[in-house]
Amino acid sequence: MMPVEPVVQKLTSEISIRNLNFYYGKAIALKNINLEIYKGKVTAFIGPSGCGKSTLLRTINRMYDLYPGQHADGELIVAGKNILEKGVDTIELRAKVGMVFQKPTPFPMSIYENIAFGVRMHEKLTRNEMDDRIEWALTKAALWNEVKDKLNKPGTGLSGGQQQRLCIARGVAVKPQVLLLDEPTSALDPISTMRIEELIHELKREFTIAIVTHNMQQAARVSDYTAYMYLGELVEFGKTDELFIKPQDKRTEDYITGRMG
Ligand SMILES: Nc1ncnc2c1ncn2[C@@H]1O[C@H](COP(=O)(O)OP(=O)(O)OP(=O)(O)O)[C@@H](O)[C@H]1O
Repeated sequence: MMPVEPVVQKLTSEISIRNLNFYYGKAIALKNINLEIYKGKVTAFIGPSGCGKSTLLRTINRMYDLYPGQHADGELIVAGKNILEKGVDTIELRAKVGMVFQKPTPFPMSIYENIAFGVRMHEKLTRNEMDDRIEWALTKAALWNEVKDKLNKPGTGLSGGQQQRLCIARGVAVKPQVLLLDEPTSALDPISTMRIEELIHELKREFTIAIVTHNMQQAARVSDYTAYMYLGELVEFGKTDELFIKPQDKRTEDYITGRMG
């Protein structure tokens, strides 16, 4: 019998973060972060409150640009370009790097329009093409069956879990490369949380995902790689199963064993 070659999976970087610092005015919130976010993988960011998880996620699609006094330096390479540089088209960047927030935030418009709105900003589709895109996005977000007969009803009339899946549908509808999820289940009940976690498993077939979570079990369940942050620093980064079973840094060990945090 021929020996079976082990399958070696080659990791490709979707985002490279190099010497990244972030400031709220004069206060430094991220200190010299260096990290690769791998294509087609789920990367979880964990750490005690205030350690900089959300700040890091908001830096990746330059969400902080909307707030005066906040700035970043270093390199954040997306598709070969340092997106921290001046002159970057942030609308185009946010189509490539979509974001879903902790609290479901549907727009005050119909379910259909919630998704069509963002697509129209980037593409000119015919009505039929748009209908197909809406169905595709809602199917990806595991919501199509529940809403297909009420696409003209307001998005705000859905349950919290459905609203969050609508926000995920809105995010995937523009076909991003990366989806940033900032504590996407912290406002949801356990069943909706489970559905979103299942969805993350499905979505990573097509998208690279970065998720901030307070819930270590969730990080362990959904992610391939985990980054542990503390006081604005990246303390440890590695494969999720290895980091949880055999953390290299005492601070990571203290956090995941509940001695800190
Ligand atoms: N708008 C802001 N202005 C000034 N400082 C801020 C602002 N937002 C966050 N910070 C500070 O930056 C640091 C990192 O905050 P960040 O929200 O990124 O942490 P986090 O790890 O996501 O916390 P949590 O788990 O509580 O959401 C904290 O010290 C916080 O107080």
